[in-house]
Amino acid sequence: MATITNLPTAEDTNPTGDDSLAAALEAQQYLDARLNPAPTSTSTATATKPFRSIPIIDLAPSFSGSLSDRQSVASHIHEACTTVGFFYVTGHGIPKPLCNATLQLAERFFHELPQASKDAIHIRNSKHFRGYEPPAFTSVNSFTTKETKEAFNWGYEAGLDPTGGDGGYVELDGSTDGSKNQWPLEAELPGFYEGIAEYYREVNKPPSNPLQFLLSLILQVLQLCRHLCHLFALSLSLPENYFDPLVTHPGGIARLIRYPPSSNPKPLSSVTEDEEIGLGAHSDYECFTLLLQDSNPGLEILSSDGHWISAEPVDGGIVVNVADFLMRWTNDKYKSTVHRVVNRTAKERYSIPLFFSINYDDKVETLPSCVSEDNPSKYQPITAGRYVLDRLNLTVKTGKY
Ligand SMILES: O=C(O)CCC(=O)C(=O)O
Ligand SMILES: [Fe+2]
Repeated sequence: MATITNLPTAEDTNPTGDDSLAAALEAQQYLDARLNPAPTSTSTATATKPFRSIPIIDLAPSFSGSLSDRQSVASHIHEACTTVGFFYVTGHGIPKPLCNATLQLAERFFHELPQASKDAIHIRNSKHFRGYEPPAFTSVNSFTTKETKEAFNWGYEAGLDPTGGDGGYVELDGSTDGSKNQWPLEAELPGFYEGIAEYYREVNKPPSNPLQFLLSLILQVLQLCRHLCHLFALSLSLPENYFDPLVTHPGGIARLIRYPPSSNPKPLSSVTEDEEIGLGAHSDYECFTLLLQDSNPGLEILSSDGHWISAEPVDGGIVVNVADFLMRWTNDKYKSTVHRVVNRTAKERYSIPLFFSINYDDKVETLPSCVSEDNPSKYQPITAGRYVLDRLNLTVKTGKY
């Protein structure tokens, strides 16, 4: 049972006027319905065809000047989002050595930074869930299980955005005085911040091999997210630039996560529920998530017939999953699929999700093309940041900071 006390009320915390807290609680109900489907239920939560594998989509043709090439990739995305809600992308333009170097930063953060320095940047110092969170401090599933993961979280910074942003960044709670990340001290973890920055924006380094530089497409993570927004728009038969005005100072929390080795390694099939859960079952909150994972499996996604499917690491692949905003925009056509992490191996596991949101001050409202007289909108409009904050508040025992 939930042990959350002191839940925020809409009046005391929400200046946006919409009922994002009700929407956040609705998401908890969606999760419960997915985890405990009624035997005769015909709701959209259970009506999808079961799946056993996760599609791999090569993004390379989506960088073509030809609209039909881009549309062809978008149609694969449409198929994946209406069936599984997860896919891997290859040919995405982020160089593999950069992905590996970013994953190594996660290992460095957890191994090299002294505990006292981690505690100095504890997320309890932050109103926006930025900084270090120790194991079992948060729970995505109402503290029904103790989560073994530990994490370091940060949010959007204009300085990390290759476009520089539009100067209008608005925080989760609507405040406009800048993003308040808590970074480790440079002296204690030299090169850490610059390493993260490389994942976000090009660094003025001469390419080691100029010919290769000219021949290959090189993207960083935020540019890839904006590119995916074009493809999601095309996949929904919207103008390609439909989401552009909504991602000029986008919300985007990213985190380094460490899952400790299992004390009793065993395969997926023989493990009972809620044993050594790294990260409890949940859906993600924003538009979509991009996930780097190391070579250790652990991510599991829930098929509509109750089977957990392992999202095994794919060489050079980045996991993409639909999150709640896309489900709300599309009136449930795209699935915000429930997933969890269980490290069933004797090795540590590291992952780096980036939860890509639209500008936190913009609203998510069901797309007109996804409603009809027979299929009215299931969702009220919500302000992006407020919804994410309300969902985050539900992950701490106090209900809020
Ligand atoms: O660590 C992973 O593989 C997934 C993490 C995740 O689902 C999340 O942080 O929301
Ligand atoms: Fe997730």
